[in-house]
Formats: sequence, C-alpha cells, structure tokens
Amino acid sequence: MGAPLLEQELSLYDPALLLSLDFFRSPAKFNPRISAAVPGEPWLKVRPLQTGDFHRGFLQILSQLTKVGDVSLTQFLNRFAQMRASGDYYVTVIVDTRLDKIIGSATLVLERKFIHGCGTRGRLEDVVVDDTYRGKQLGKLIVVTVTLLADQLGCYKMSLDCKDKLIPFYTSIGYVLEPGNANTMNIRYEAGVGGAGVVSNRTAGHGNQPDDTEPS
Ligand SMILES: CC(=O)SCCNC(=O)CCNC(=O)[C@H](O)C(C)(C)COP(=O)(O)OP(=O)(O)OC[C@H]1O[C@@H](n2cnc3c(N)ncnc32)[C@H](O)[C@@H]1OP(=O)(O)O
Repeated sequence: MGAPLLEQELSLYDPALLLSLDFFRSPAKFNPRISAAVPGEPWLKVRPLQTGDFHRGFLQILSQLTKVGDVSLTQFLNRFAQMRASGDYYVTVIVDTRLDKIIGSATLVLERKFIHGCGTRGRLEDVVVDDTYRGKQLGKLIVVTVTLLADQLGCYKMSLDCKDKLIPFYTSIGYVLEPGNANTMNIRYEAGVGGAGVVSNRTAGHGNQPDDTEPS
C-alpha cells in the first residue's frame, strides 16, 4: 500500500517571508550570486517545511545530521502542528523540484526572553545538506536564509553550536566566536534518539554518533 495522502498541505510559516530577504546584507560571498528567492537553478526551491515533506525525504535528510529514530507520520504531523501553533519554529528547506525531494534544511527557533526589553534570541539548529548536493553553496544558502529571517523577525542575536571543523563555514557567513563566551555545555538526560545518557561520562560527548553527524 502507498504512503498515506495528505489532502491539503500546510506550510509551517508564511512563505512570503522568504521572498523579501536582502542577501546583500549578509557578509557571505556567493559565486554565482544566489538567494532564497532566486536559488540559481529553476529546479531549486527554498521554502518553509510543509506537511507533505514527510514523504519528500525530510527525515532522511535529518538522519545525515544525527539519529532521527523511527518517526511515524502521526508523530511528524503532531510535532508539525505544535511548532506551527507556537509560531516560533522556522524550519526551512531546499527542494529539488525535479525529484520532489528535500535536499537541505535549517531551523530558526525563536527564544523569547524577559531580558533585552523582552527581546527574542534566534537559535540556528539542524543544518544539513544532502551529501550528494554538498559543495554547491546550498549550505551557505540555507544558513544565510534563516539568519536573515531572524533579523527580519526582530531577533537581537542568533546563536549556534557546531563542531570545530565547521567554524570556518559559519565564520564565512558572519558568525563570530566571542572571546570568553564561546563554550557549549550539555547534560544529556536519557539514552534514546540522539542522546548518550547522563549517567555515563564516557558517552556524554560524541560517543554514539557516526563520524560525520552531530550529537544534537
Ligand atoms: C548549527 C548546526 O546545525 S551545525 C551542523 C551542521 N551540519 C552537519 O554537520 C551535517 C553534515 N554536513 C552538511 O550537511 C554540509 O556539509 C554543510 C551543511 C555543513 C555544508 O553544506 P554545503 O552545501 O556543502 O556547503 P557550501 O557548499 O555552501 O559550502 C560553503 C563553504 O563552507 C565550506 N565547508 C562546507 N562544509 C564544510 C566542512 N564540513 N568543513 C569545512 N568547511 C566546509 C566550503 O568549502 C565552502 O567554502 P567556500 O565558500 O570558501 O567555497
């Protein structure tokens, strides 16, 4: 039997938000120049996550980043609905429209604060490009897209965690290691999807991860 049909697809957020992003405001260098609105090939599209992306390989893409687990369509749709209702999740994808397949993704999460005059901080999460499409500026494209989106939505700053080897990648996009303020610390509560378990210091770092994935 085929996959369940989703009668009417929903977008996680308003796609029009991506059309007005001014890529000239980013320090990232694109050669040739591309943007979220004009991604350089007629078969490339940058857009918000949609409900039907469950069937377009969205979770398979994420599995190139970290462990995803066995997520059912119902689980996916429930989580999508929670994110959409909150209004604070901007999961953004790149689609190869020739194959109707997700080939890249990055997430902006809005963290609402009391500090900074009830300001909002952006968090860059879960950046990934399908390994057969890497080295073609798509990583830069998706990260710059959500970074400009955070600015447009009024964030006072945007932060990320990454492996050391990706520091040059993010530096080229304008992210800075701030002296005295560039550490990441974690407690992992349970062994499970992407988790290594707080009870064992031996596994609290990159223990269970395949070489090229993040212990997100
Ligand atoms: C906040 C987070 O989510 S961190 C997690 C990041 N994601 C991962 O590690 C998942 C696996 N990796 C990937 O999906 C991809 O390699 C990405 C997203 C990191 C980069 O995607 P790509 O499409 O290959 O990047 P893109 O082609 O835009 O490269 C941009 C620049 O970064 C450099 N770069 C890309 N990947 C890497 C890397 N792994 N290490 C060092 N430099 C890199 C490129 O050489 C390029 O440099 P240039 O502009 O001087 O030519």
